Amino acid sequence: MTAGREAARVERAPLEELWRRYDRYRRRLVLAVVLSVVNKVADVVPELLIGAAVDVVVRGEGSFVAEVLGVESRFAQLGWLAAINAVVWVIESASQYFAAVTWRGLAQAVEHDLRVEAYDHAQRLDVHWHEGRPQGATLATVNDDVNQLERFLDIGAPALLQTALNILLVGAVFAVASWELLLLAFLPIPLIVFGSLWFQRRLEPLYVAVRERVAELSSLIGANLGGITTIKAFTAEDRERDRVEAASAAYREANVTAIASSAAFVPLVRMAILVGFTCTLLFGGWATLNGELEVGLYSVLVFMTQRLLWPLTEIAEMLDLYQRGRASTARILALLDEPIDVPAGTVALPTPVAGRLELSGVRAGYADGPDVLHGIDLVVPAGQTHAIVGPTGAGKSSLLRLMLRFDDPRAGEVRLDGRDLRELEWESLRGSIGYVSQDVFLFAGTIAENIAYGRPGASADEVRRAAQQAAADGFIETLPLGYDTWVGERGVTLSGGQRQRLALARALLRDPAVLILDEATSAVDNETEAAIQVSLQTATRDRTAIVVAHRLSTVRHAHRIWVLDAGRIVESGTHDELVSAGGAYAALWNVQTGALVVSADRDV
Ligand SMILES: Nc1ncnc2c1ncn2[C@@H]1O[C@H](COP(=O)(O)OP(=O)(O)OP(=O)(O)O)[C@@H](O)[C@H]1O
Repeated sequence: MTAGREAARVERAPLEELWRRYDRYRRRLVLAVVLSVVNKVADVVPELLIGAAVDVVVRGEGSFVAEVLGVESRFAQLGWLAAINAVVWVIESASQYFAAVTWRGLAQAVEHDLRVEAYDHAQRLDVHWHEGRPQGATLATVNDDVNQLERFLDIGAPALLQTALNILLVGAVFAVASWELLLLAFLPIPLIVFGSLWFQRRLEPLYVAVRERVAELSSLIGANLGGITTIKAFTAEDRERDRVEAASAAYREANVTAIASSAAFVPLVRMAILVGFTCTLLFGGWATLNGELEVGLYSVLVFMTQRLLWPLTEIAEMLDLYQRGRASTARILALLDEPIDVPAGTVALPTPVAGRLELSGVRAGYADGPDVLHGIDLVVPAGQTHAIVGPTGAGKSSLLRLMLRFDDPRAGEVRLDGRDLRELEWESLRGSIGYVSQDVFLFAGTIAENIAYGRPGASADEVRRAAQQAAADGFIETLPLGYDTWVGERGVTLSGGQRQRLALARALLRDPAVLILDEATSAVDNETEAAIQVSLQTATRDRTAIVVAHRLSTVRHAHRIWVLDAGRIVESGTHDELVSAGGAYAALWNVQTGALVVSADRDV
């Protein structure tokens, strides 16, 4: 089946698709349905028994119970009814318990499995997929949509099933009693169901508006809290308060409009119920007075009309849950169906990986945009340290992304130890690389845990040694809890330079064949940088290192420096060669060492 047809099917019938894909849930679902059926049948029986009891009192020896059980005494008949009632009651209670546990268990299991599956798929999707979609949207699918489906399975599905069973069982009782009454009592049902559907369609856009307003409000508050320092620095608190107030008022208005309409629903349904109830009461009563209907049956029917119609007041809510569950399932399945454009290869590199990197004829760009790298040829022999320098926007980070295979090139090849990266397993490729990105991310946890992230299970000594190599040991020791200091979700308690050093320690602890550093020391002071340089010289002695840096003093000892400008390599060589060549690099060097007055429009 083509991807397009598959997507259309998911869109059309998402719950069926869920049923088709996740057969591991099927047995539990069938069990839950069976338990609900048993429960509903047991639930209806006591009312039939009341009718039978009335029949016993009115007709005595000629009663239905006397006929079936062959017991003459009214007292004994009532005793039998009481005993049957007790047994049914126990069955009803037990089946209710097991049905609830089974439905909830099923809902929880589906929720858990789908959440983990959706998260796992999302994290395996390509970097550019994540970049092209708001993070909030993925979060909403993995979190809210999965919860929504759980709510439908937990509440909506059993309620819909019970209502349907109710109609069937009560219908059967009415059908036995009188066809005329069946028609009269059921008269409001189509009215209520179609009325609910109409109502729901009317409410849908109002609820959409509510959801939009609440999304706007929470994203505004989220963004503001994230940018709290900017708000304070620009004394924009009052302005932001007004913006939040306006967004909150819009949410309130949307809610008020939706509530005004939705609150009218139940009273309207009550009126429809009144019609059915009055018909049974009146026509059933007349038929009984005329001797056409037994008194016992009449009392059963009056009870039954109530039982039949009242649950229908909730039908709009159930349909709403159903529709939300369907829509959420469609979104979850669509996420699970998102194709991975940069799939793992199958080849494992022979170990130890030497670390020779080679780019030939590489062209690359983002999405539908123009090329940002135009035919790059570059070789980094194993064990050497090479630098990539150039003005901002030249394509340095884009080049590193290709080496990590966050993206594939549009043309040409990137090779590690002679193998095209597209052929390699992730473990062979990314497992051989230690990467420090421009934007350091620290996980909520201790410093030791953050350093050990790349090699869980590393010993405390190994963590400390990596920290020493990254010149991080000194500042860590000054913290009150040392390596056990908790760093916030985004490492907020640490300075930029401290975070960079932790990220460097994390990369070094992996002991990778290739070390890729993207502006890894841009946020540290000169003294710390000198300390890191000394450690790095030892740390990179036996491995390949690729260093991107604006500060040229960082890279002057590299075996080779590649100068990139506007997506092209314009020159390469050692620091001394490039300085004496007097080209672009020499110009940058002169600016940075103060040998030349900086030109304002040349950002280095
Ligand atoms: N994720 C992305 N999506 C789309 N375009 C991108 C993306 N990342 C970079 N670009 C574009 O690619 C070009 C090269 O950017 P890149 O980040 O590789 O430059 P750089 O040399 O690393 O710059 P800097 O020194 O400022 O980090 C720029 O024009 C940039 O706008």
